[in-house]
Amino acid sequence: MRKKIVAGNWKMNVNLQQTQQLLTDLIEEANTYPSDVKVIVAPSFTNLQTAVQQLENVNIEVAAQHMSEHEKGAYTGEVSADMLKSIGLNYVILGHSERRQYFGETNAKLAQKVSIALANKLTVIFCVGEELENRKNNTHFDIVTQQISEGLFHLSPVELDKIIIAYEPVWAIGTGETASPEQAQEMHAHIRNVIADRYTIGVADSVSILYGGSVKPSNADELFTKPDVDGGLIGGAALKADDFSAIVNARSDQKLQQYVGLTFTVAPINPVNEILIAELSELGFDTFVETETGLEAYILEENFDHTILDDLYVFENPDFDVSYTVEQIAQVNWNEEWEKNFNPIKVDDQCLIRAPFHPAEEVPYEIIIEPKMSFGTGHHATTYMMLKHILAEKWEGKKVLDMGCGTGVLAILAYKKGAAAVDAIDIDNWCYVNTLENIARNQCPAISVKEGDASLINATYNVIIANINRNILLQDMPIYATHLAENGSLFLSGFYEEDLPVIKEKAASLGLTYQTHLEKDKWIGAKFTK
Ligand SMILES: O=C[C@H](O)COP(=O)(O)O
Repeated sequence: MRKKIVAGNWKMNVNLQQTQQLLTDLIEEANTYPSDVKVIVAPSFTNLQTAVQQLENVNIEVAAQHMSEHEKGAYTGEVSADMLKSIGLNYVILGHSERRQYFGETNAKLAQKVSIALANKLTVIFCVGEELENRKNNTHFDIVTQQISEGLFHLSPVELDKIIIAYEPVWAIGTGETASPEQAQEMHAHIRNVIADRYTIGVADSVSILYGGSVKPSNADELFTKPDVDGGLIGGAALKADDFSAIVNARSDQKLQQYVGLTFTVAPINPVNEILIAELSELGFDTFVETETGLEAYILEENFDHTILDDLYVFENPDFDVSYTVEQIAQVNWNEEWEKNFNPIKVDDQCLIRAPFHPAEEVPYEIIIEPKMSFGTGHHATTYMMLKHILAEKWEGKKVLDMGCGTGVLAILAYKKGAAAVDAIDIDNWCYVNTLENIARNQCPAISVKEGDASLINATYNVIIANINRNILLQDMPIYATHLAENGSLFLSGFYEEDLPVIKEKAASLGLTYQTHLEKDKWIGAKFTK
């Protein structure tokens, strides 16, 4: 998942006492760090455990500067991924140019290290970068392409999500000479294109790419405002707590997007709020906060124009009273916003959906998600009903499709209840990326995720779940019917009770038998069989 990251690589510069002092200085400043910036420091091997202990409960993570490509054995002087993990590390830097240059680390060896790191649940900061000679003879893009493809392209998209890339032009490391923001942006965009060609645009877009090479407080702002620069890997300036903290804080509020906020006053709240959320979601609004008088809804400024609201059903229905005001929103930290507004949800005392920062509870099925702006958290009636349907069914050995997967919670619950294999599809890139992240977080390796529409369906399923909306369901039900196995079940949601007859009629015309439905806040979750 793409994050803003500032990492300090202390290289072979500080002994134990200096490490402790530097950590003490950083801890003093850590409360000024923006909550949406991940901060990492990489001391030497001998000081890692001290750092882990000293930084317990501090918003700074610890990384190792390298590790062995071997699991274990007679490799005197080497340190394994398991050893790093065993002292509480979650990050390792691999492929730093100094390791490549002085210790013979090749792309092939690095590919092995990457796999072993990931197998041990270490997130990798993977360094790439060209030498001056390459830039002079214009082979810098080829060199970086080769480093990325040979070092990383054996990974699955989900595995790639655990990689942070650091672009460090060798000629800029420790030399005082920085790549210009334009040169950094150009290479970062190139790296994203290379990843998009091998995987998808969505995968490429979700990788954090850091710039390294003589970053200092005076140039960090400008470098970090470039759209494909997600932060920095800092060497020399990371050895001074003030400089490093200034670089971390240079990230603050840099790239938060400009939003327009609409405040709706509605009556009656129920069902207008639900209908409004569904209609606004289709128009591109991506964040909602329910209030006592109605709803606050947010949309990227570039997607907003007053006329998009003209045809909303909530304005046409004479039983509804809806008005709204519009305001430009100052830059907002959306991650903090959703964290404030996202509460855990429990379904039938069986399934708990919570964020990582909520306390755990003893329930048969616990799903941990970071929904950010994705639809399908369980708060909406349609997702809630689908969760209830899934809890009531037997899933052992079944092949399942979750169409319009949102955050991926339905796919994850089906998998946790014993489904043999689950495919999840969503047309929205944000949902696709968020589902990838959530399935990794919930350790559901047999779920595969694709970005696109129903035309991607090319297998036969015992169960198809589609929590979308009336029109898309009516359009795609023939495809679902074709790809549903005999005796298979189709669960549909995302439509109102008045739409149930037309959905039933369509299902009957496709040879599907209506079985039952749930109803919540005028929304329906229905089951059909073939
Ligand atoms: O790992 C960090 C880089 O090698 C950058 O080092 P530097 O900031 O001293 O140029």
